[in-house]
Amino acid sequence: METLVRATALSRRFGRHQALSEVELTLDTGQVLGLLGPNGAGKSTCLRLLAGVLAPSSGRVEILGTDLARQPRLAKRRIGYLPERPPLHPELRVDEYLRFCARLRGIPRERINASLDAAKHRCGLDRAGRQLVGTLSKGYQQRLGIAQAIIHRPRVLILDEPTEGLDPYQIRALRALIRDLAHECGIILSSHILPEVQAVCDRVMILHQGRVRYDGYPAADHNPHLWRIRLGDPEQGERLHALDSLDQVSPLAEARYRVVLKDGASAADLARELVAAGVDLHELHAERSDLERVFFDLTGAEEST
Ligand SMILES: Nc1ncnc2c1ncn2[C@@H]1O[C@H](COP(=O)(O)OP(=O)(O)OP(=O)(O)O)[C@@H](O)[C@H]1O
Repeated sequence: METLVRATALSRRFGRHQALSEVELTLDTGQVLGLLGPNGAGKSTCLRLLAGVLAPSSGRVEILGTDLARQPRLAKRRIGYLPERPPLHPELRVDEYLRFCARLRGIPRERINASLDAAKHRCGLDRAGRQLVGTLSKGYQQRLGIAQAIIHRPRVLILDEPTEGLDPYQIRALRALIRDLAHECGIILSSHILPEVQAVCDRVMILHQGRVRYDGYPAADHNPHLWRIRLGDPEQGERLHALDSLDQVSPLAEARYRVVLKDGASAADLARELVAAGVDLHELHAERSDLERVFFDLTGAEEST
């Protein structure tokens, strides 16, 4: 696997405000990395540093081994960037706008038409070429923002809140596009919505107050043995200790228990045993992953248990 992006001790201050502190980050080929965090966490700042549109106060970024500060032109050729507010020109037609972007990117004149067609095709804009940018729906404007970011076929695609403001259908379409683009480039995207990054990313970093608080693989950190139970009657909690399917029982507040299944036991076995034991079961659900716990702790949305 090839390392596309490597950020080392990346920090940025604005005056006295430390927006980003000592961030370490790598992105490998085929990966979709999600930067997750509440408003003001430092996501956009981090993405701007990685895209080379903002200089770090300290630390460095390498794009396929090229130092972004020392050889910015070479490094930036490999990067496509969709900022939080895409620089679209409403008075231009889609083709005019993309042609303009292609020229800015230094694509040779004879390759511009082919680059335009390829980017439009990837983003489902084949038939939108003559439409005025200002008349596109928000979802199509976002597709156009991505089309301008991939027009020069970058190896690294950086997307700042790509699904922000879209309706659920547009979000679904954009997620499919992002997954599809991941066959060709590594992708880093930001979001402040947990299910969003869970749906589309295979690796997640949580930023909070400019620092990395979690860096992991959401699919891998879910422990299938860990379950959460809520009983109707707290007096019945003792009966849990006698169940064959359970290895450990940890009481939480308000008749809630965190339980660990024995190897080989399933949640269905546990449910059957609970019913057979005459327990008044109100809830049985998979325990949150580390990712979910860190996120809910940071955003204050975790239940009181
Ligand atoms: N150009 C700037 N000048 C001064 N402060 C800035 C500047 N850009 C960002 N900040 C501050 O740095 C911090 C991080 O901002 P950033 O935009 O990176 O957060 P974010 O996680 O992207 O938030 P959001 O989800 O709201 O976009 C915030 O406190 C913000 O006010």
